[in-house]
Amino acid sequence: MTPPTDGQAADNNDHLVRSDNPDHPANLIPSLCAKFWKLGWVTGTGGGASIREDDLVYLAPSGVQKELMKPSDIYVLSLTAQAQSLSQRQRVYLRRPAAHKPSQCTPLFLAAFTRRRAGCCIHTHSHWAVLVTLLLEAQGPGNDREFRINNIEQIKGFGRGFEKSGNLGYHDTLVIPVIENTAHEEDLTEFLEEAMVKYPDTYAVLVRRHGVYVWGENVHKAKTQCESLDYLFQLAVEMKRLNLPWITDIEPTTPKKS
Ligand SMILES: CSC[C@@H](O)[C@@H](O)C(=O)COP(=O)(O)O
Ligand SMILES: [Zn+2]
Repeated sequence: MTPPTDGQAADNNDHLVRSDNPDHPANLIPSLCAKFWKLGWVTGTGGGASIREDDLVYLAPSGVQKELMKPSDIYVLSLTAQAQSLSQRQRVYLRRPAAHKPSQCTPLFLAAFTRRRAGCCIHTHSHWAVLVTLLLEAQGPGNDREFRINNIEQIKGFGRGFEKSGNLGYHDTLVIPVIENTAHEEDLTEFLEEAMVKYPDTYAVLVRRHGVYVWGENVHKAKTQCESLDYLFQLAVEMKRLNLPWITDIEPTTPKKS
């Protein structure tokens, strides 16, 4: 075992990842990633998920088979300790597993937790997400920065936005910003944060030729929004193949009074 560094207890705070509760974040991250692997979201070590419970953030290691992770592989970070740290680039972990590095997605997950008070953030390399960014790219500069779709029932699976109650309606337009990929994952952070400022109500950001980051106020919302989005991305790819538009002009119908 590696010797403890600053902020770590001598026992590496192993109690933070030991629980019989399947909903404990240290159990949930591995079980969610095993499910996501079956959907093709986190294959070949790409993608992942992170959970925040109050001040504590639970993170996966980097470069591991995400579907085979164990609770003992999980990192734990305190947001307060991180905020108080003199160096924002250096992470202060309460627990770090031996023989691993933390996920390269860590600063992006932290952006969702600190800027949107998210409780969970999921990163997928879904083919459908990547294909949507390629279809947008093919539309040329100026038309490639947003994915927009309306008049599809599954849009109702999304919250209205940050600190807003209720979900989008059938006739609302779902807008997901697209940022360009970078050679190093951490360099995506400033572009993801920029997108959060420009689109304050978004729960997701597409990364061109890479995948998507999706968050929610809790695990349930992050997971169902990620599922709804993947459904819509797949539908959009098939619609494009059939030459069907993503945006349509359908007037809301009012039920007839008897
Ligand atoms: C297949 S490598 C993918 C990584 O570069 C990154 O994009 C990713 O999604 C996972 O990074 P990781 O550090 O393994 O959690
Ligand atoms: Zn990735």
